Amino acid sequence: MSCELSQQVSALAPILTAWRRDLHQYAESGWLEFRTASKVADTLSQLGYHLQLGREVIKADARMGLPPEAVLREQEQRALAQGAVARWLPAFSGGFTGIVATLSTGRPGPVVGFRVDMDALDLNEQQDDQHRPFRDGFASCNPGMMHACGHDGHTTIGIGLAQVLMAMRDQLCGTIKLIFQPAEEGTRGAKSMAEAGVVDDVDFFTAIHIGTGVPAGHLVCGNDTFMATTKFDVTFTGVAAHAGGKPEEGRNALLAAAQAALGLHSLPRHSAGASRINVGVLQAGSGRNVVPSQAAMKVETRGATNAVNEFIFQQAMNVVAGAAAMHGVTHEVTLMGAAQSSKPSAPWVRFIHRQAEAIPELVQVVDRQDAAAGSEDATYLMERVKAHGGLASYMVFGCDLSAGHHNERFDFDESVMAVAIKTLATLALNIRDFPEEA
Ligand SMILES: O=C(O)C[C@H](NC(=O)Cc1c[nH]c2ccccc12)C(=O)O
Repeated sequence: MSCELSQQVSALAPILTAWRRDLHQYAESGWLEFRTASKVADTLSQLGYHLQLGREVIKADARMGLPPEAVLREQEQRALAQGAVARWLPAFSGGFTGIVATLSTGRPGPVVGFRVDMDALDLNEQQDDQHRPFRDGFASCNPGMMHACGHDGHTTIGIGLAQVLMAMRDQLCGTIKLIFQPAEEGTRGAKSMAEAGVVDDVDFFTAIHIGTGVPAGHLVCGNDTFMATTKFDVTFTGVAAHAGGKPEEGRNALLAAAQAALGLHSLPRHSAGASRINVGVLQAGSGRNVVPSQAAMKVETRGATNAVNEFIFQQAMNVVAGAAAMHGVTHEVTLMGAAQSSKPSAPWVRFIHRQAEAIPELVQVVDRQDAAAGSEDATYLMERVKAHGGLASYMVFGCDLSAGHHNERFDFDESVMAVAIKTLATLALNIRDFPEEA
């Protein structure tokens, strides 16, 4: 690894921490990353990147799980009050919080694309002195929104990478595309960016994640265990009635939802691979002595392959319809998110592996790991890149965590950000060496 790169990244370290903590403190959930995106755009524009924003990089009707209009408006106002850079907000208004920053070197060479995500989780952050972000004053100030999956780190890595690559642009060839994606949680955002065509010209693509149980100093070059997933909301609508006087006139939506929840969790599995189902939210009823006429559930299915997930999802639809029929209520299903399974491209994984071995902080580099994974909508971008003849991967940078992902005590060792920037910058700087001699 070049001495210059090492110096560039070392000089950045304190700035990375400050960036990450600022993003952590003002955590914003999917499609509401107004402050975050405005700050990213402002910084990358000042660095000299060509920016494509909002509707240019997000296909409106391919967005999934968009919050209601009123929430979008209110959260944009809150972002402004919390220091969003006003001049960039119009591009993001209405839930178009995506950015593609391009650096064209003017020299021939491939297009290399890196994707980071920017959204927080729907979770309240732990408020006690055992939790570093609280102790050090950078815990989320936004109720119900917390960076508990490290996307504040991912966004910071994207900004740091942008700085380093711009500083070393004389040594690059081809084109660099930095993709800042909204709404990864709930797998809602990537499809809209894929369908807007943002990776259609990308020859080499990788998305990244930190943590996920991978030990500090370890790198997984081609994570291949992502489960296909479908996220959906169900509403049941019955008839309210006097629970004592005329219960027979009621149609009980609460019982339909409860029946459905139990039925969903007892679905048969599939011999072709792992599957999952989770009813994460169930809300029903309005009062003690009223037959409940309304119920709502938030559900997800997952499968090791697209086919397994599709099987579980179809079974789930039967269960929901059956439960509604049992109680004489109507039901409605709304798709809220989806992701595919996707396999990384072997030659690109090999190249990443070889390049990563030159990074001194990486003590162990592996192509893949056998671990129960979650899901990732970066798989839409990976599949789109591959469909256009490019190569795609998904890298995981191990690091120490204070608690598991999606936990209210989640925090990570910030030194992983510099390691990730060095590794990704090395890929961009050395891409002219692809493919290597064996
Ligand atoms: O389905 C979602 O909402 C996305 C969310 N995604 C993640 O948490 C990312 C993730 C989970 N496990 C791994 C393992 C490696 C990389 C990334 C991940 C999940 O699985 O709940």
